[in-house]
Amino acid sequence: MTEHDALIELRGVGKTFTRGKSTVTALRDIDLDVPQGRVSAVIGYSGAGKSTLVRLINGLERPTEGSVVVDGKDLTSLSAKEIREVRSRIGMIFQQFNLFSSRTVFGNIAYPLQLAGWSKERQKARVAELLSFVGLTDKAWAYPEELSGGQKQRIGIARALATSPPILLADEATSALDPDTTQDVLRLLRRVNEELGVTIVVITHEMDVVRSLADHVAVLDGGVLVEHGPVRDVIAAPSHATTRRFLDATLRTRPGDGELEQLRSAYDAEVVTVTVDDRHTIGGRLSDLVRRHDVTFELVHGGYTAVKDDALGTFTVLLQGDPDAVRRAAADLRGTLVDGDVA
Ligand SMILES: Nc1ncnc2c1ncn2[C@@H]1O[C@H](COP(=O)(O)OP(=O)(O)OP(=O)(O)O)[C@@H](O)[C@H]1O
Repeated sequence: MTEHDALIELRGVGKTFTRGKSTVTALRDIDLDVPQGRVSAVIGYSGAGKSTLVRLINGLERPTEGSVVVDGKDLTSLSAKEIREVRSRIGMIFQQFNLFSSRTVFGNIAYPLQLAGWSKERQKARVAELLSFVGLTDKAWAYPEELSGGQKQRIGIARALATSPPILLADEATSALDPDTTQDVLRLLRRVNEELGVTIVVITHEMDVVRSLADHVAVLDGGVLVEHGPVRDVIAAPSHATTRRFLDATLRTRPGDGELEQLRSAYDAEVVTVTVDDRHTIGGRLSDLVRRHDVTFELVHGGYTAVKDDALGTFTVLLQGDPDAVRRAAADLRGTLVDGDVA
């Protein structure tokens, strides 16, 4: 990726909070590019530093070290007024929706337009357009308390997009929603990205959100970016224990360490986990392997997982036979299947 592709760039970013004699390092030496026009996710457990990262990106906090560049502007060198200007180019949505309870849906969505000095006529037309986009035209005169969680988040999205910001920052935007409603909101966010070309940054602790929506993912752990890359690659071959924990908690296509141990001790066999993409079928590959190396196999764990528009299969097989043949077969599996990985 060239520098011009990144709409948000973090370089060597650190953030330390000091109160009296105690200091807490919330983020350490973060390098991160958010590519324009894509969906990037930052995933981490509680305390990993996600909220701090959000506050640095939207200019509410300054980093202790490094630089945060948004839309070509280095926030660390801007005045408060200039930071407000950059912030107006970032729409925000939140876990608790943050709608004004005393305003109608129309009033909520129109609010940023009022602040920006739009005429009443233009406000009306823009709100109508946004309500149609999020599928809630009939709720214009409802108050937030009359809406479901999913409807509130749709209104939150409409309000965040009112002034057409090029960036949308979603901070745990589906964490308060049930699984079906979460999927509805994720589908809407996909349309925001694909139809409106808005660059989206999703902050989450849910791998399913990453899997359904994001193109790129960065994993934060204890304030450190421990892994990042295309979602597909990270899911196919996670390199950090924290990433594997996230994946194991949701996917179940990869045996856990305990299960692997059990398999190894129960069978006198090589245990191999491979990842295949949807253009390949595991069956054909394994039949071919068995023929070529004179080994037998047993499929003991795995399945396919949807990753945005794609699917990844992760399968664990036991290979049995002459030890040399098994070794060669295992090496072959790694060589021929996509992102093959010998467990
Ligand atoms: N203003 C602050 N003053 C002191 N410490 C802070 C401050 N803000 C965050 N921290 C500390 O920085 C670390 C990261 O916190 P942060 O809120 O960014 O994590 P998080 O990943 O968003 O967690 P959660 O998912 O629970 O909100 C924590 O140890 C937290 O206590």
